[in-house]
Amino acid sequence: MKIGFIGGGQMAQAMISGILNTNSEQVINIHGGSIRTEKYAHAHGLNYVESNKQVALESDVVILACLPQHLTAVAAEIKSVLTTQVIISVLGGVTLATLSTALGDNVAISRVLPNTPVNVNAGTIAYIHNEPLLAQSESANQVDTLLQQLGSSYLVSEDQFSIFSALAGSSPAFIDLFIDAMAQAGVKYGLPKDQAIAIVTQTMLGTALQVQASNQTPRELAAAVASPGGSTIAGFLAMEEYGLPTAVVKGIDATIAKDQAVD
Ligand SMILES: NC(=O)C1=CN([C@@H]2O[C@H](COP(=O)(O)OP(=O)(O)OC[C@H]3O[C@@H](n4cnc5c(N)ncnc54)[C@H](OP(=O)(O)O)[C@@H]3O)[C@@H](O)[C@H]2O)C=CC1
Ligand SMILES: O=C(O)[C@@H]1CCC=N1
Repeated sequence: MKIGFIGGGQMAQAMISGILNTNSEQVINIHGGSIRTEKYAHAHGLNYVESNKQVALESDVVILACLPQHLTAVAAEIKSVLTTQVIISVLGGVTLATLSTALGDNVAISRVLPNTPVNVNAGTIAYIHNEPLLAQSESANQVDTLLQQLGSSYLVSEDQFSIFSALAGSSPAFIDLFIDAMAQAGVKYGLPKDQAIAIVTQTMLGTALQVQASNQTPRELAAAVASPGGSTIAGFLAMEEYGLPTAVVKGIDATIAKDQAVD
């Protein structure tokens, strides 16, 4: 299967890492908006081609990884050469209906919302295929297999994409913010920053595995950490008093509102 990327930014690079981790021989065609993508392609042994149209012509699966505001221009470039190619769009907030209008009603399209951990094949990925893609079961299976290589994929109805995008697509940024804040506290009390980050990150991995393996809720697991009269409950209540849970929900509200304003 020949894979092409339109756009070579953060998400394209994360997906390309994940794809090459699985199959280092995979040929990847790519074009971008500027010299940046060309330099990235050459540095990583990708096949940089002269135009988005050329990506579409030379690929079986074309991954739209530019920004939503580039869709109209990119669609105008590639529409005339779309025949049997499958389009995977990772454009945040852009619906299948908008993609079909831009690219053609009969084009096979999968709307996908990955997150940056796809670069270590640990992504959390939403997807939904349009009718033309569902009608080609072999192509749909190829897309499913590609996504499974990149992490855990979930078939999600389009009305749930915004909440999925906030909880999985954007949340690596929020989780990084939390890791950094914890590590800053470590620095405040004398730890080197890299050591503090390593401690917090390992704890986060362990806690996530524990939540996955347990039939207790996160609240119940937290209660098990907070010994009566101990240090944890003091810190826990201070975090609640300073608004951590409310801040998180407000952050998700803002993320969803912005995503829903895209299309
Ligand atoms: N970052 C993330 O975690 C996630 C991103 N997404 C989606 O991925 C898409 C890309 O986001 P992200 O990678 O963060 O953004 P970036 O700004 O990092 O990447 C955007 C890319 O678009 C390219 N581009 C600009 N104009 C054109 C054009 N006319 N033709 C082809 N390529 C063009 C740019 O090329 P150049 O650099 O050469 O100028 C750049 O590589 C967005 O639609 C976003 O919603 C979805 C889920 C998560
Ligand atoms: O910030 C964005 O718009 C994209 C969508 C989800 C994550 N990044």
